[in-house]
Amino acid sequence: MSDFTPLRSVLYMPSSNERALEKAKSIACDGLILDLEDAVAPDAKASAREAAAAAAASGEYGRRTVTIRVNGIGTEWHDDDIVAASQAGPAAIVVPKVDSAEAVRGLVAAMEKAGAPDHTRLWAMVETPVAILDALAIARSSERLGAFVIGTNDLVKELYAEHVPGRAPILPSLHTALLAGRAAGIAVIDGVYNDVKDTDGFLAECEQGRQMGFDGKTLIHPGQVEGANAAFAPSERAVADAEGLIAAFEAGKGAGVVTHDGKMVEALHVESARRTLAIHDAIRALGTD
Ligand SMILES: CC(C)(COP(=O)(O)OP(=O)(O)OC[C@H]1O[C@@H](n2cnc3c(N)ncnc32)[C@H](O)[C@@H]1OP(=O)(O)O)[C@@H](O)C(=O)NCCC(=O)NCCSC(=O)C[C@H](O)C(=O)O
Ligand SMILES: [Mg+2]
Repeated sequence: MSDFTPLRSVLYMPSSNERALEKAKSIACDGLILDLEDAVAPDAKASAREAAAAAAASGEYGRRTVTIRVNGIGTEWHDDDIVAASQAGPAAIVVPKVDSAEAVRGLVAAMEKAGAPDHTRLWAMVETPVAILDALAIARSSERLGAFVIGTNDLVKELYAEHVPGRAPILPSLHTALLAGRAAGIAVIDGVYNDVKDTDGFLAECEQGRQMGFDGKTLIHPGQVEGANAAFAPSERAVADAEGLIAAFEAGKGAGVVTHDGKMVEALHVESARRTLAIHDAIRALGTD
């Protein structure tokens, strides 16, 4: 777990918004998605592309994982976006509406042709019914694929579903994407919460996302960062429990099973506890810039 990169809070921002790009340098999010797609109007696409590439190449975002979301495959902006983003060398290029393993391989080839450095990963947005149904093949399609990013707005739209508290209409899709991502060993980042003023609803959705197993949540407003950072970090209690559990197992001196706090502990629980501590250490190492 030593190379674990926290992705608790991944903030979208329109790359056409200079003020937001500047402000992001001091927002305590783990990651940024400099958006060229939905949040940018057609007549601002070219200037937003330049601004995103300059921001990603600037090195001014400190420890934050900086990514660029390009316009979708087949749009008039996509090819130029891929070239500019590849040359800027962000941590990842986020591609919306990726629907197949073949699409991933085509994207990776285009990134490499444009000179993307090795550290630039591809993050595939999973936000259509066909992507959910093909999630495992997509997740396993390339070594360059670093994450699934769930697009819950597009998913709800495509399913003719509704946004409701608890997200029952899209839970099967979320679980399928998580299963595929975990099977392939990539990160899986939850979708956005649209109502920036509804703190209780947002925190409930963060809690649900963490319980389901997501690495973190995509966000649309700086006011959502603190809640996501807290929700996707191991709590003090979880850290103490993990330490106690490991100590109890080690005190068992080779017994396959012991108890801690009245609960059964086996080697697999120790593995989970070690993961919790590694995440905790990685978050602590970030500092608070
Ligand atoms: C949602 C917003 C349009 C709200 O904007 P606004 O009313 O301006 O918010 P505030 O006045 O509260 O802003 C306060 C200050 O914070 C800055 N700000 C706001 N949002 C961001 C941001 N995302 N990143 C950085 N900084 C931000 C404002 O500039 C204010 O700063 P200051 O003036 O100095 O005080 C707006 O938040 C917004 O545009 N959010 C991002 C929208 C976006 O990127 N949407 C696309 C991604 S979501 C999506 O498509 C997911 C997926 O594809 C799916 O299908 O689900
Ligand atoms: Mg979308």
